[in-house]
Amino acid sequence: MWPFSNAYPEVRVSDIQDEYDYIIVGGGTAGCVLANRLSAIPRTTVLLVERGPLADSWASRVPLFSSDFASNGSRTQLRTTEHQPETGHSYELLNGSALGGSTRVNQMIYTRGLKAEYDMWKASGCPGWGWNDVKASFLKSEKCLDAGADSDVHGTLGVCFRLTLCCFVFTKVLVRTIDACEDIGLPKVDDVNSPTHPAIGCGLLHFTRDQNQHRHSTYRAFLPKDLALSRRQNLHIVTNAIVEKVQIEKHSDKLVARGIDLVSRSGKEMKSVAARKEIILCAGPFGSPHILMLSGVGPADHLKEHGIAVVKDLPAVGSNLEDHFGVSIAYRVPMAHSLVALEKRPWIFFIELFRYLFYGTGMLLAPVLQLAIFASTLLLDHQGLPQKGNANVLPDIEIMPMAYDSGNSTNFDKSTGVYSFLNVLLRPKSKGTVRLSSSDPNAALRIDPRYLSNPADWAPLRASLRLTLRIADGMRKHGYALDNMQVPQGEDDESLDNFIRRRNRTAYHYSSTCRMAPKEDASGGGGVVDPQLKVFGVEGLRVADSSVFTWVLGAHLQAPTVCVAERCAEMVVEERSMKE
Ligand SMILES: Cc1cc2nc3c(=O)[nH]c(=O)nc-3n(C[C@H](O)[C@H](O)[C@H](O)COP(=O)(O)OP(=O)(O)OC[C@H]3O[C@@H](n4cnc5c(N)ncnc54)[C@H](O)[C@@H]3O)c2cc1C
Repeated sequence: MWPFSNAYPEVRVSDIQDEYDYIIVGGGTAGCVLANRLSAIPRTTVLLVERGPLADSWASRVPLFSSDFASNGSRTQLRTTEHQPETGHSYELLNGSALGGSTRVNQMIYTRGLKAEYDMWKASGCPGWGWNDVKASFLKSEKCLDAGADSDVHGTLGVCFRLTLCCFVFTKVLVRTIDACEDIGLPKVDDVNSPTHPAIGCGLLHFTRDQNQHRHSTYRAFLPKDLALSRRQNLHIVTNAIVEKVQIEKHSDKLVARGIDLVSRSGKEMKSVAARKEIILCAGPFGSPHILMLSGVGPADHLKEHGIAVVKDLPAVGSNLEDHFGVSIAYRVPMAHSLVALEKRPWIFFIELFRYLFYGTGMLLAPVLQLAIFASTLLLDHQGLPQKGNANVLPDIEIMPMAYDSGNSTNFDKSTGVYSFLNVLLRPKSKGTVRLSSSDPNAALRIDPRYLSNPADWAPLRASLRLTLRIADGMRKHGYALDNMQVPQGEDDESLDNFIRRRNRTAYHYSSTCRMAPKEDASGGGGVVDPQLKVFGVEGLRVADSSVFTWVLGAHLQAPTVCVAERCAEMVVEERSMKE
């Protein structure tokens, strides 16, 4: 007990050893999982390097305080893209920069994606990534806290990721939303994570919160203090240190990743560290391609433009950036039905603080999004109403009803409560790029998502907006008063397109910048990693994070990212046992 308890065992740059078996770059969502799994291998040393701090305060565990829009920015990094031609403005792309990465600031929603989506990855040339291959990896890391959870669907014994179904906050408006969905043929689904659930419908979401209703980031789940202390001899965790490049050596006709160069965030300490076995990049969808390019692995012309010696020409590094793009329709609702109340009525904040502290309920659980509506726009008529059709068709939109304005600004009129529907494109055809602006590792990246650049992305968004308007009609029919706040002027294509250009944002689901695909895959200029997550042409180097998704899944990405890390750990262990 304080003051006698041990602090979290962080290692300073000056104390890093010269050599480890495995070096994990980026202690984010995936990095924490891998550090846990690899350091469990007997007689194995692991170095985990994270750019951000530990930052483990009480507030960082309270779901609402730590969520993106309420965080003070110390744990998140803002990145502004170039102006997007289709919308005329730039975007702030947030991500977490602390041990646990984006799971320290995200909305904690846990969705795995559909069985069919993994089977499609596999069919595209990625053996080992079909649903039957990945299912066990999902279950392994889950400990579902819900009473009576189906153990065939959810892991209930896993020691790591705590999972719980949301408990309703703002009940009235959510129940009316579900009623309206059911009326028009979007059934309520009991568990959107069950592989047998209908792909189309609406359902409550699971969240990664622990039994104390604290945010359960991958840092808390996979590298809690007790575990980090018990493995301090063989697992060295370094925070506030930036990996600048991977040293890759040429041996006759082979390229081999030998080690990394890192520098402390203060810039005062530098270190080169060697890897006896492997280096695994887990620096996320921006960090991993950044490090590869600085190391001479990437599109040759682009590297030469910045004076970087080309070690391996891999055009797909930093290409194929995909993201879930969203358009928000907003309504005015009573103040008590919205999170706006916390900002405008200070006494409500204190009541909610009390509820959270003593009962573990209420608005501090961050009930921004509790319900998801999945639909296929192929099955919507011209008014946006669902029609009966092929039951196997996959949803291409997710409508996210939120107790806040999900538009592109926090600076909206807060004189009443706000309830909005973020219409998110789950299978975007537009692809962007992550490129260097300079060979200086500290220089900002040029991130260009090219939102809506593919004309095929407009029709599903228009259909989704029409569906949202029908859901709102239905809620009114059920007696729930929704006053228009930000709605399209009309339902013709032109009015909807104007609205799409004006009220849009990212859903923060960036992926595929180091995609796993066959090397010569025609679409997207080939892959960066093979199905074993190994970088093509460079031995001893893997990437395991959300950047390797073959394409962005129609899901929230933290659970699939944890699954990628679990699979990577399994592959490393398996390969090692074959060699020994
Ligand atoms: C605001 C927000 C809300 C979200 N909400 C949800 C949600 O509710 N549910 C959901 O499923 N998904 C959500 N997501 C998406 C999801 O959290 C991410 O897709 C996922 O966590 C990404 O994991 P990752 O391991 O790829 O990257 P990250 O978790 O971002 O980890 C990358 C880590 O690498 C570190 N790093 C980068 N470069 C370097 C370097 N050079 N040297 C050392 N370290 C480095 C970073 O600091 C970071 O900690 C959200 C994302 C955001 C940003």
